[in-house]
Amino acid sequence: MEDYKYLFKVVLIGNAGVGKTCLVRRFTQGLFPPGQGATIGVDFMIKTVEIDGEKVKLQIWDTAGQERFRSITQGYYRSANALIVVYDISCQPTFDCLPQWLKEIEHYASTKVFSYLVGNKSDRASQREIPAYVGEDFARLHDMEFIETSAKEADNVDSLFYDIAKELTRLARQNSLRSHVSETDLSGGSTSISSISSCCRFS
Ligand SMILES: Nc1nc2c(ncn2[C@@H]2O[C@H](COP(=O)(O)OP(=O)(O)OP(=O)(O)O)[C@@H](O)[C@H]2O)c(=O)[nH]1
Repeated sequence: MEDYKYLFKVVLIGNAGVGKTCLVRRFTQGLFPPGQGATIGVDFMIKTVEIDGEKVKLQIWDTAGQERFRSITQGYYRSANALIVVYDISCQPTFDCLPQWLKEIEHYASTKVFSYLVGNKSDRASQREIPAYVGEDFARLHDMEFIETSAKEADNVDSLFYDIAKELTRLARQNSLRSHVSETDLSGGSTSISSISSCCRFS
């Protein structure tokens, strides 16, 4: 059995093509995959990080952005400890859809989920359509953390996931979080996930 103190479930959502899979692959494998195809349903990867000398295991769920998979992906929100809502800073429609994603969260996720708004593809500076302050204001208005990333250039990707691991660990230590650590059977066995009892909520 792998030795770790906490296990947290992190779920990425957002429009198709914003770079969710690339963010996960960059963080877990340190690469920017060429010719990445669209995600079918959901996929997950694991990465263990160290927070203040303690091992924290992140189970990162990458959901398909395409509408036709929505009924499958919605089922994964409920047990998420953290949700990462991704848009593409060079594609206005992906930002305009954020209110719809928040409605999804309100409807399907725990009200106490820790949530992060991520403007990805920050390397595409010349094609930028959403200024950083617009993303930041939106996040503030909705009690979300905010960061801009580039999966391509590996910019802020580690910071994003480490920040989430740190915050969830902090909450767990404060006993705001009931943490049930169990071995995860990647071959399809059951997984026990921590749950947050107090944190951000959507307005
Ligand atoms: N320039 C740039 N391109 C990126 C970045 N991240 C992803 N891409 C590109 O954006 C496209 C979509 O990336 P994906 O990671 O598959 O997007 P996704 O959000 O997982 O898409 P779905 O699986 O359909 O929901 C690919 O062509 C990537 O190469 C980035 O940080 N910068």
